[in-house]
Amino acid sequence: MCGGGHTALLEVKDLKKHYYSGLFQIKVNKAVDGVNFRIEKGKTLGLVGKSGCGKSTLGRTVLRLLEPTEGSIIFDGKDISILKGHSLKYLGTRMQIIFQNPESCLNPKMKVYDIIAEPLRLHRLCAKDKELERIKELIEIVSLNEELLFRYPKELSGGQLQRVAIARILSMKPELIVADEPTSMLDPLVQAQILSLLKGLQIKFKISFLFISHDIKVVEWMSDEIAFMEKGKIVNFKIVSR
Ligand SMILES: Nc1ncnc2c1ncn2[C@@H]1O[C@H](COP(=O)(O)OP(=O)(O)OP(=O)(O)O)[C@@H](O)[C@H]1O
Repeated sequence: MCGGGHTALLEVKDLKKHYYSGLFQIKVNKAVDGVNFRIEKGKTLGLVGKSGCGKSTLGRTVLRLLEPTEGSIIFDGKDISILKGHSLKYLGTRMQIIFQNPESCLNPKMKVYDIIAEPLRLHRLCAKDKELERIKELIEIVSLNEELLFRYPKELSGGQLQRVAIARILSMKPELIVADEPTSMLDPLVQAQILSLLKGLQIKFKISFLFISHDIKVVEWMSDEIAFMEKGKIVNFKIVSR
């Protein structure tokens, strides 16, 4: 996948994200320091490396949740590293992130129904009279019972919350998902169920993944190719054979 041939959905070239701190911002932490990779449509690139090597920073910079310091991010043939304002909002539906802790992105004051409906309303993705039908479809795709729609996040288990977070982002029909340690807070059985769900969704909707984890076994199971990261750089790539 990093070699070329097919057109990539995402191509990252010499990407850098440096954090500046201290008096006059002279201290620099080169969290991402010249990274190159590509991900084809419907494929998964796994990203592994020790804590603090820059995985999350890389994932967030690719999605433009963080401002890149240098380099380009080509998504579907377009350099998105320079986009601003409205164009970024549109991009926000095509690229999504799943976090380690779903609670951090689910509003505790909202019922599950509204959590999933919010992006539909915000981006006007569904007519009002079709909303209920679409939400029921989404909750079924993530294998949750419809009765959970009228509960609050605190009434759900960790695995159920992650499924709600997944249903919420699926409402936007993403083409690329950055999954940042999406199952590392879950017990092994639930972890396996969520990973299977993600794989199934990938096949069904041809979604590409940047799958971040410190757990090489999980990454091997999920990925077509693995990138090994150390101190802000990708030091090796490995194709996963099946
Ligand atoms: N908002 C920030 N401001 C300044 N420095 C940051 C910020 N976020 C991360 N860093 C630093 O950037 C480096 C990379 O951190 P990052 O969280 O990207 O690594 P990681 O590989 O995802 O680690 P983990 O597996 O523990 O999440 C670390 O030195 C970290 O302290």
